[in-house]
Amino acid sequence: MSKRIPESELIINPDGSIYHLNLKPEHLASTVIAVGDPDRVKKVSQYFDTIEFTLSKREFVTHTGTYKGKRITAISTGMGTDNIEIFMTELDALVNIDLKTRLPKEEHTSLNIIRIGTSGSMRKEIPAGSLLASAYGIGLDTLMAFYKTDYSAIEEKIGLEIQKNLGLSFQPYCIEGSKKLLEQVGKGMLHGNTVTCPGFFGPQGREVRLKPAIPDIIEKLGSMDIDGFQLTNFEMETSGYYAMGRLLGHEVMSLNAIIANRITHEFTENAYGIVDRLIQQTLENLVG
Ligand SMILES: O=P(O)(O)O[C@H]1O[C@H](CO)[C@@H](O)[C@H]1O
Ligand SMILES: O=c1cc[nH]c(=O)[nH]1
Repeated sequence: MSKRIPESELIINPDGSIYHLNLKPEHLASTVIAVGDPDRVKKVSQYFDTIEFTLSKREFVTHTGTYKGKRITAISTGMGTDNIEIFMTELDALVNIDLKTRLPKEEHTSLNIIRIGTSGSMRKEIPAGSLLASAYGIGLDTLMAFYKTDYSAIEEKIGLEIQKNLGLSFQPYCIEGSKKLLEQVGKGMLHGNTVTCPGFFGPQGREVRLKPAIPDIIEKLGSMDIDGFQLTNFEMETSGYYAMGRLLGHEVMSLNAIIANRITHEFTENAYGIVDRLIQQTLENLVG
């Protein structure tokens, strides 16, 4: 028998919606496009044929509608894997927990969740303007110290090698994304392996006024080759998505609009145009 989840653990608002996202199950499509920037939600939904629902709470802005007849929800998450932990848990609860009885449902529903985000390349041959789908996410954050999961032998090896190379006191985690979505929504894009950082500046080797503790992190990560496995780009959410997706049983894919090249020090003047290209290609790949 499943255990009833207490009020303090899964918080439901007085109107029956889930605590942070403010959504009810009927507001959510089974295909979700997740973006970091709340302003980017309307840049996705501008291509919808119809919009049936919009809502905004904190950094979570939601638009649900259809694209060429396919029902899709676009939601913003804000930045960082701590937000992704909340986002994925509440999204999952909307489909896999009966919010009235507070009991897990007998039948599991698996969502397709696709991140559309910006990212910086750590390889010369991946210039700004590239669209990149993440085969694996490597977490330099500590989210997975608080959840238990099984890692494949290659995931375990990559985490250990990165720990050794960077001299970290903890082991980064490495998780594969959805193979199915990599082929479907990552069609026509570069495939890479994405390093998720707990910050934009120091953790990605940027020096403004503070000197990063690992000043050569780009060179160290960019030169790694673990049995042919190479790291390609930096951002701040992918590993959290992949880890929570594996634990909760959802198909998850992170798609990256490369807006900076950290080797050539190039930053695109047209970040919006690159993100727009990624949005349009993703929508087409979803219905194609
Ligand atoms: O463009 P978004 O989706 O926010 O993604 C990237 O941009 C933010 C940093 O500027 C981080 O969230 C990073 O992951
Ligand atoms: O360099 C970059 C660009 C976008 N987002 C990041 O996290 N890093």
